[in-house]
Amino acid sequence: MNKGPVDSARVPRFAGPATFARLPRLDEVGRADVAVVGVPFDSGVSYRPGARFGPAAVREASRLLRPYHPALDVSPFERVQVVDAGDIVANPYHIEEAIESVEAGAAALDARLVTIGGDHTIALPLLRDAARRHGPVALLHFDAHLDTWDTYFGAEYTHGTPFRRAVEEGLLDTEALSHVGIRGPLYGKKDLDEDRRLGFGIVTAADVLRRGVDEVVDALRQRIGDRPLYVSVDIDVLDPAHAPGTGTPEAGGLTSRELLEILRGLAGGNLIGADVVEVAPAYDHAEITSVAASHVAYDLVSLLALQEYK
Ligand SMILES: N=C(N)NCCCC(=O)O
Ligand SMILES: [Zn+2]
Ligand SMILES: [Zn+2]
Repeated sequence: MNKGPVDSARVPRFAGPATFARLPRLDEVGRADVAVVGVPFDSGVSYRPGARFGPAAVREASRLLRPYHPALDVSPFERVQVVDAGDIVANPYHIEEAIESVEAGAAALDARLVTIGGDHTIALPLLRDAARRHGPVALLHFDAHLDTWDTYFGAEYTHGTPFRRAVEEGLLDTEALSHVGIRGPLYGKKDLDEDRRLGFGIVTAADVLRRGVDEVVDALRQRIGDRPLYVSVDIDVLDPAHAPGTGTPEAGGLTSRELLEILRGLAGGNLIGADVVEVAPAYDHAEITSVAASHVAYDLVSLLALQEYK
């Protein structure tokens, strides 16, 4: 029997410690099929800081999640052992060392991971861990931004550059790379040329509006096939109306409904890990952003729970 969350009929959801979805901690159960882990790190940001407080805010906002997912018809916490594995500690004064710590922290967890950031820098070490376990992975990247830029102020490891580094390091299957939700001004047309050269296909925020969720899901599923898939969700893929609490907001984004529906369209695929990053609670209002991020994480956990575990 898997140990599930604290029963909200016995202990009110606003009481007690805020683990993700009120799940047990890893040290309380000793094993996990799926682990939610935080990475409170934001030293890679180019604009507003504050995503270091993302994991705590998302856990707090996750108190209201319930154990049955009707759209996916799964009770994820019954089907597999899901735990909160706490936070990976990363040096806020040394980005390269922090990246090493995140990779080592992920490697030490014997489970499929849904990681809560933290800024987008952390996707690089998480993809290193994913590729070590599975070989080069397909990537589905939800974001307003490409995050395939080369350097900022000469720095190679930032929240705007993780996916270029990941391609350079051979972590990704370059036949199956997609960005979804891209919008907003770029530095120049060459940003798009270089992104394409790395192997990415783009579904813009406007494409989601014009083509609709079902057509977008079909196209993504075709590109991904049955490859091992890593999903990286930058919460700024959502419109600032749906996610004000983030560091580099861009107008004209997805609704939380669109994002959740696209994620649900991935059921039956071969998801191997995921992250939800860039929640910066200081700019949030009424937990709008952290509630959205907690639901995204819940859907990712549910997708992982739907898969087979030996
Ligand atoms: N990964 C996020 N959220 N943002 C990247 C923005 C990079 C820039 O300031 O141009
Ligand atoms: Zn972004
Ligand atoms: Zn990003």
